[in-house]
Amino acid sequence: MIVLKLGGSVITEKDRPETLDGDALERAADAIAAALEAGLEDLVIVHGGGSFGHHNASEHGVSTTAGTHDADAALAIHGAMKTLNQFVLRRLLERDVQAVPVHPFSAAHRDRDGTLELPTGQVETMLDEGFVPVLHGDVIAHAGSGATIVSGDELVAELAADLDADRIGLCSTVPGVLDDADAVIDRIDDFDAVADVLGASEATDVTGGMAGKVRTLLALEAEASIFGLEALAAFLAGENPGTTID
Ligand SMILES: Nc1ncnc2c1ncn2[C@@H]1O[C@H](COP(=O)(O)OP(=O)(O)OP(=O)(O)O)[C@@H](O)[C@H]1O
Ligand SMILES: C=C(C)CCOP(=O)(O)O
Repeated sequence: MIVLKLGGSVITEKDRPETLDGDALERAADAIAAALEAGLEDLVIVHGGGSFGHHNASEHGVSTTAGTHDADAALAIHGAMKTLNQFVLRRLLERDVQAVPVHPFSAAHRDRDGTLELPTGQVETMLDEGFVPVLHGDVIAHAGSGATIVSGDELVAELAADLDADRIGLCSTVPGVLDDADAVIDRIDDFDAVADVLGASEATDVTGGMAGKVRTLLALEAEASIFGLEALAAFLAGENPGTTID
């Protein structure tokens, strides 16, 4: 089973609020449809926010730890993410990918200590029935804090652990994690060894950019790859492009 994240920075123009990168999304959908056509089974897709969600979250002062009790704020963030989710589903459905949505706001929550609780029975059943579940970063209820953001990266980690994923892929706007000379780092197995080169996102981002990604992936059992859109087809075909995190 593969858990694939389509980074918001890939499928949107991250520095222009609520602007899709239609060409990039089409290329990603082409690669996914081709891989399924070629025999790939059991694919779970998660997408990030990019210019949808992060701007709304930032405007309302909401992050993974700072919450809101204002339903209008929560719905502005959730609404933006659902709009992006509709674009992603549409592009996949147009290519006969049996994509169906899972909206974390209605499914997941955080405990008082911030731990993410995400039931996955619906995702498993969707997979068993031949669907391709498509989740997304979202706003979720958080005990004691109202509602906070859950990043696509956190959902990937939770799904991969719960569903015992064989492979994890994060398709981002960079060809991998870059070192201080902008060369792709082949393998990362220790956060401290690369902490100096790991930054936040260049655009508005409330969930931690590359540093957050690497930290989350290092905590997982399965190996994960971070790569660019040009390498998505290769990843889905079984290669390990970009940076491997284990
Ligand atoms: N060492 C690094 N190597 C590569 N990218 C880095 C590094 N440090 C910081 N970054 C930034 O991290 C960004 C990728 O993280 P970001 O969270 O924006 O990706 P994403 O998951 O594709 O998008 P989203 O969070 O919207 O879903 C890159 O675009 C770059 O600006
Ligand atoms: C900001 C929101 C709502 C989603 C964040 O998900 P990410 O882009 O995967 O970090």
